[in-house]
Amino acid sequence: MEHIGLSAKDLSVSYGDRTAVKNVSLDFSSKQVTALIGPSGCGKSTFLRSLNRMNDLIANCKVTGEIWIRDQNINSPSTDVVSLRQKIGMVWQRPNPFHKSIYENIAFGPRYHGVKRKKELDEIVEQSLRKAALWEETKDRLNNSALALSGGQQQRLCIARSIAVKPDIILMDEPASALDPVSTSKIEELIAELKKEYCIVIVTHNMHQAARVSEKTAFFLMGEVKEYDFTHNIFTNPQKPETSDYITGRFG
Ligand SMILES: Nc1ncnc2c1ncn2[C@@H]1O[C@H](COP(=O)(O)OP(=O)(O)OP(=O)(O)O)[C@@H](O)[C@H]1O
Repeated sequence: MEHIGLSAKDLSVSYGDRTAVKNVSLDFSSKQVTALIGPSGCGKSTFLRSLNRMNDLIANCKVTGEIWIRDQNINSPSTDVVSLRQKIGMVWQRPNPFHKSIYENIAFGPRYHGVKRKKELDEIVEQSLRKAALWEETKDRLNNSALALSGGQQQRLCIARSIAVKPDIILMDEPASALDPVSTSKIEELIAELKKEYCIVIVTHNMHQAARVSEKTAFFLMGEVKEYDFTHNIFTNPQKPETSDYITGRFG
């Protein structure tokens, strides 16, 4: 049975008087990958950022509607956004490791959330790097700067960093678009592993990637969800002409 990890209901987002996302309702299942696709500027990233309240940081940005994780509407003003972002991690388009060692990049979050014992931190660092398929490449240089890693390794480090605080949901905004094909395929393999444990929502411009990594796909157009279905159906039997035009490359 599908278990819903995260649910958006009538979510709308505007920047000043300009609406970027209009009344979007989507359910995201646990242990599944959902891809958000659509042409540039259709609101995918804006929607994704709303899911862990990152739009709070943007002046003039107003979010209405509900976002449910279990029995909590995270869009309510009483939500503690720090613990929310522990539960809902974010991986950005460009890897953004802290200017610290590999070890400290991973230990930072758990330490912030109260883990003090060195042994426990060591375990979290190792487990997180293992889950992000980066342990073998880094175990002998944990104290080296994270900035000395390659772009692909840095992105896996950022994924390890989000895993370290034990999230339920991982949001990814074009996580492989700045990477070469080999690093991209490592990230895709990693996503396939991570979905066994987490609910993953990924924005991608790469239709092949959406088809490869996701179970469900939502097609966004001008701030609205035009179609949401199993990825296989979206790519082989889309119900809306706009979806068909987009996936066949007629626009976007
Ligand atoms: N910080 C911001 N301030 C004002 N307007 C914004 C901001 N971020 C996005 N927008 C506007 O909101 C609309 C949706 O942008 P968004 O980045 O969410 O789309 P997108 O589908 O993710 O695009 P892309 O695929 O190019 O990344 C666009 O018109 C964009 O110009």
